This record gives sequence, structure tokens and C-alpha cells, in this order.
Amino acid sequence: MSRVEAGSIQVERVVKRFGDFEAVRGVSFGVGSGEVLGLLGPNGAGKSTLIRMMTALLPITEGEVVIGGCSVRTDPDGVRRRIGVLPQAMTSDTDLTVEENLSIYAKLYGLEAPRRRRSMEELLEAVDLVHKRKAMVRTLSGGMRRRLEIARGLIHSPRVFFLDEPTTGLDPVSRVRVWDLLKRLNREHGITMLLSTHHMDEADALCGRIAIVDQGTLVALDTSENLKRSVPGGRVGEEVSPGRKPTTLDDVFVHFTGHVISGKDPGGSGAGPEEEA
Ligand SMILES: Nc1ncnc2c1ncn2[C@@H]1O[C@H](COP(=O)(O)OP(=O)(O)OP(=O)(O)O)[C@@H](O)[C@H]1O
Repeated sequence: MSRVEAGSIQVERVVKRFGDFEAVRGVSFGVGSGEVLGLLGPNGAGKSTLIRMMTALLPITEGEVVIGGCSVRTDPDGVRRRIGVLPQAMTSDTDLTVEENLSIYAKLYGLEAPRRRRSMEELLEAVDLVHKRKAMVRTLSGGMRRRLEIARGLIHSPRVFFLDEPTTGLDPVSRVRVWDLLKRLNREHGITMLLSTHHMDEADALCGRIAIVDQGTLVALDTSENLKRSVPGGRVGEEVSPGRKPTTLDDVFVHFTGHVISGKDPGGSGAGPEEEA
């Protein structure tokens, strides 16, 4: 299989029904290998349901998802091997060390000892936690813990990484640090990323293209710039005339969904500041 295929995602006419309720209503889109796609939408739009189907956690009612040439319907285990997942909630074990958390996941994925050691070393380096390898997770700052969980999600070298609200709850410094890490992982390793977020600045900072979902339907999919231009009267960058404000992704979001953005907490809550230089 070529590298291009290994990191690609195809979502074809995907439907999810819970009883009579259609939470996802025939969504189709593709993500190219190495692309970073943002998934935006108001609460209840169907983002999590879509991601849970794409990550083989929830059966698809109709349609198909193919990741790296592997069907979620017919080969969910194959999909699980090809993808990494960063859940919204922090799920690392606080009573284990950084290294132990990584090691458990590496073993779960069946990585043999030499590859396990190599992968752990590379990732500890990548997420800048070498100096914390023996630290108990409960002693880490929120930002460090999130970086550990990013490393954990990549322990088996997946070509595709799903991230559910990767920086929610982090303080501003930690958020930017996680953004920088994700950008570097994408740039240097070509990892395809699909991330859901409630933060327009995050989508703008990280995502090559942005998909907006509302009431189970894909209502827009394009680059941030093109989305801004597509809003009536939308102006970006140098096109902005003096005295006029540029169109923001917030404006785009309101235009396509009729909702104002929820969950705007770039100041974070409760995760504590970074404890390191
Ligand atoms: N297991 C379930 N049974 C019934 N309805 C469900 C189930 N899971 C989700 N839903 C419904 O499907 C719709 C989409 O929910 P989903 O969690 O995917 O939205 P979301 O876009 O991720 O929202 P949020 O941003 O709040 O996380 C909602 O109306 C939700 O109540």
C-alpha cells in the first residue's frame, strides 16, 4: 500500500440512526494523506457520533468509512490498527508514571520490546517529556498530561490521528504548545489529523480545511480563507477595506449554523498552568 493511501480517509453517505432519530444524515467527504481537517459544529450537531463511527467505536447504520484503504464496516480491527485516538477526556492513569502509561498502550498494540522502546523514546522526545519519564502522571500539569496522551495515541505509529477537542480545558500557554506539537507531527511525519473543536482560533491555527456540521449534515467544507470569502460580504486579509473588520471564522460559523460559538474557554479551567520553562 502506498503512503498516500495509508493516510487517507473517505466518508461516503454515512448515516447514523438511534431508533427513529437520525443523528448523522448522509455525510460524505474525503481527507487526503497528511491533511489536517477540523470538524466544527454546535452542540449536538453529530461530530462525536461521526468520529465514533470513523474510529470503529460505533456501528454505521448506512454508508461507509474507509481509512487507509481499510473499511470500518468489514475490518474494524484493521482500522483500529491504522488510527490513533485522542479522546476528549484525559484518560491517562494518574497512578502510573509517564513511561508506564506509554508502555501499557504499546503492549496493548502488541509492539515487540525493541519497537516498543524505540517508539517510546522517539515520542517522549517529540512531546518533550523525556525529563518527566519517571514522574507520576498525577504530578504533571494539564498541558504535560495532554502531551503524554498525544504520545500515547501515536505509540503504534498510526498514519491517521483523530483528536476530540485536543486543548479544551488547557491554559493559553499549554494550548499553543499543543498546537505547535501537532503542527510539527503533521509536518515532519505527515500524519493525517481529523480534529473536532469548539475553538475557532484552534481551527484557524491548525486546520488546512474545515468541515462544518449542523443537525447531522455537512453544511460547509473548505479552507478557512475560502469559508470566510463565501460568507456574504466576507472579506479576508488585504482585501479588507480601511475601517472594516475582516470576516472571522466566528462569522462563518454563525452564517452556516445560525449558532453563536459555544465552549469558548481559551483561558482554560482547572488544568493549571505549565510548570516548566
Ligand atoms: N447513544 C445515543 N442515543 C441516542 N441519541 C444519541 C446517542 N448519541 C448521540 N445522540 C444524539 O445524537 C445527536 C448528535 O450528538 P453528538 O454527541 O454526536 O453531537 P456533537 O456534535 O458531538 O455535540 P457536542 O459538541 O455537544 O459534543 C444529539 O442529538 C445526541 O443527543
